[in-house]
Amino acid sequence: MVTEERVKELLNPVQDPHIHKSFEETGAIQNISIKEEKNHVSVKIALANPNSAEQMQLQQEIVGMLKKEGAATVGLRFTELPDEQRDEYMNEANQEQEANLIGQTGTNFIAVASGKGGVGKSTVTVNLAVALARLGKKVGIVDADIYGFSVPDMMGIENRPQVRGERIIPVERFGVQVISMGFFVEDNSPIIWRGPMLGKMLGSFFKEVEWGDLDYLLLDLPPGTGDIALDVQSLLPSSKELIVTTPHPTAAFVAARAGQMAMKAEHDILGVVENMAYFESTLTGQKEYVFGEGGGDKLADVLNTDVLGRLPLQQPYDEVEEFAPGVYQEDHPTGKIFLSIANQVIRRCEL
Ligand SMILES: Nc1ncnc2c1ncn2[C@@H]1O[C@H](COP(=O)(O)OP(=O)(O)OP(=O)(O)O)[C@@H](O)[C@H]1O
Repeated sequence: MVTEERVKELLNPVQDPHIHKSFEETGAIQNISIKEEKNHVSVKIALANPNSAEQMQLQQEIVGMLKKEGAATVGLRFTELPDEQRDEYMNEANQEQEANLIGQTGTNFIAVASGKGGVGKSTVTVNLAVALARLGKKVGIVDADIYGFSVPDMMGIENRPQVRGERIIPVERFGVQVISMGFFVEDNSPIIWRGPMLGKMLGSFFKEVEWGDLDYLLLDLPPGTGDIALDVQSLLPSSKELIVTTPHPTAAFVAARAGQMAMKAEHDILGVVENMAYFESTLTGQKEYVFGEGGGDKLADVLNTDVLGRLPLQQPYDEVEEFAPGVYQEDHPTGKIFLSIANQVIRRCEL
């Protein structure tokens, strides 16, 4: 006959699957009752997330354990840990997971997202990273936009990362450490990516890349709100997000979905960047709103955040010898806008 003591002894070391703490630590076992005549054991257990696939698996494991100890039947009832306790554990677990990802704590993860492709997400990622580095921050980029790895080209990177033992050394350019999936794809050949595959690849980027100490790690996300973007977002639970849009209302509407998805993943929204906001005539200095107006403001409203910067539509950058195809020099008007965006990002991250 299994005793209450024995049930406790068996269940105390079991881990809550969402917060990686033992039942003993969380006080998960709330009630044990044993009906001797029927040899029936019932246990009430509090979990961080009781309605999950993990809970089903745990249930089977616990029933198995108790039956092995001699219980004829087992009844389990799951309930939720008190909100405060759960939030505290979840926070700790998130920080641990992220620290494990790149082997350190204190790095701000910033995902750069957009609703549609081609709105300038990679341009913003690259130039924001360079601007943060110009402001003295230690910065890395993960180019995870599997529909087109444009970061290496934009930054004028031609070499490939070195591999030292089991560690990958990122390529440094403009003071930014860069890893792109494109580095590992032959001849830019297309790959059919599926969510779990990308998640795994990204996971190994975080674990196997020698990032050193980073203040900021920027992720160029795949555009859109599909499974893949979702998978990447859930990989970095406390990542913050910057949403890029053009001023066209339709683009802003699609971008709002990306923003809302980020909010669902409980990511803080740092702000909105409106790209291709206007065209400034070099002859008259007059601004023309070629792609409409108001998309950035509308998006910021919906997401309850601010527009951190508006970038002009750029003519080919040929007044000076090309710096890198997509990186603005520090004293270029657009380079200055990126410095201002970077300053706001720093302020918002270091609040
Ligand atoms: N403000 C701008 N003025 C002119 N051209 C721009 C501007 N911003 C971006 N572009 C150009 O538009 C194209 C798409 O930009 P970018 O790759 O940054 O967008 P994206 O949103 O990352 O696209 P994708 O998701 O398809 O990778 C690039 O050729 C880029 O040089």
